Amino acid sequence: MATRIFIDGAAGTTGLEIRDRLKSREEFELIVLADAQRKDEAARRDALHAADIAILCLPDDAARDAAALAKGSNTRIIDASSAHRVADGWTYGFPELIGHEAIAEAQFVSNPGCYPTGFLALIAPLVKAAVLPAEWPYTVNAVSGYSGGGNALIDRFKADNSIAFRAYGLAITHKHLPEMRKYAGLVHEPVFSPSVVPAHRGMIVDVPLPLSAMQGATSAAFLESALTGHYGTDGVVEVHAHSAPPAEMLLSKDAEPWDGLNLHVFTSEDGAQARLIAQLDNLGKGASGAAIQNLNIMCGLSETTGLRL
Ligand SMILES: NC(=O)C1=CN([C@@H]2O[C@H](COP(=O)(O)OP(=O)(O)OC[C@H]3O[C@@H](n4cnc5c(N)ncnc54)[C@H](OP(=O)(O)O)[C@@H]3O)[C@@H](O)[C@H]2O)C=CC1
Ligand SMILES: CC(=O)N[C@@H](CCC(=O)OP(=O)(O)O)C(=O)O
Repeated sequence: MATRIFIDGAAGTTGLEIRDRLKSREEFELIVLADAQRKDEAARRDALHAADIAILCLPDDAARDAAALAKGSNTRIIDASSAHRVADGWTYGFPELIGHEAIAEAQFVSNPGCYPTGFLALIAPLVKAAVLPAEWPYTVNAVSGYSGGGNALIDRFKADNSIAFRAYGLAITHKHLPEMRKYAGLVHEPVFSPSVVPAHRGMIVDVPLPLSAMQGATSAAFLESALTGHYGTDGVVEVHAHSAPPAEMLLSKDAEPWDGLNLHVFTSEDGAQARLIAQLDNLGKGASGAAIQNLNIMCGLSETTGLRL
């Protein structure tokens, strides 16, 4: 029998991509609300209770409401929002860091944020292996395509082509900081500089490391081997070392959807400094691809079925 899936928020940026990708999967039967009902509480409650698995592609408050509406059912939930990422009772849906079994058995799975996906993939295994110190105040410089801000930011960038670069998070706060600290096992939240460029999708997350000044950091040579040792030939995450680094890394304005995650290790010749850089699709491994990977794992399917790698 097909697994019944309800995507709450199926008309949004993330929800639409997931719906399009599940439509052709015969393991799944989609419960779809008519447009007039998609914000109707009673209709959503019925759909949440009728589903085997609900995927929440909603703003945080609406995701909390959806989780409350699902109470009393056995429905398993994958939440794409940041409402439950550090909440008790929720499993952080990052299989490469948390382990596949925890997700396979979980009732409530919270998808990682797009920026934290890049940051945590780079830093969490290195801190866990004591290659990098937990006490260091890390910095994260990141750039995202405008689809990262959902329909509102897509509309804004489409309406105003004068924007060349948008720095934000200038109050030195961001909803992704708690999950970055928690799942990297850090003492301090990182200093985070997010930004947006006029590209639809794509993301670069850059973590500079002044290794020679970092008490407790081991040699630059261990960065790549520790990451490779952690991910192996994972299939989704690929580690790239560069003895001769490329001159540049580019985001394309009209990149194809992609569910992979590439990690790059760049070190200075004397080993005193390094930059760890993650490249991903904010709507792929950063959102819909991660939701589908978690859905596959929760259903006992191959985790990469239906992923665009
Ligand atoms: N875009 C991205 O790259 C990523 C997004 N996420 C997260 O995924 C979630 C969805 O984001 P995204 O798809 O970008 O956002 P969008 O704004 O594009 O979509 C959100 C959808 O939710 C609908 N909605 C809002 N309130 C309710 C409600 N009470 N009941 C039912 N539907 C509602 C909206 O409808 P309407 O427009 O009519 O209000 C809209 O269709 C967010 O929490 C976001 O943080 C996570 C990782 C990456
Ligand atoms: C460009 C942009 O605005 N990005 C969003 C993050 C998008 C996202 O990933 O939302 P989650 O928190 O659910 O992961 C932001 O910085 O708030």
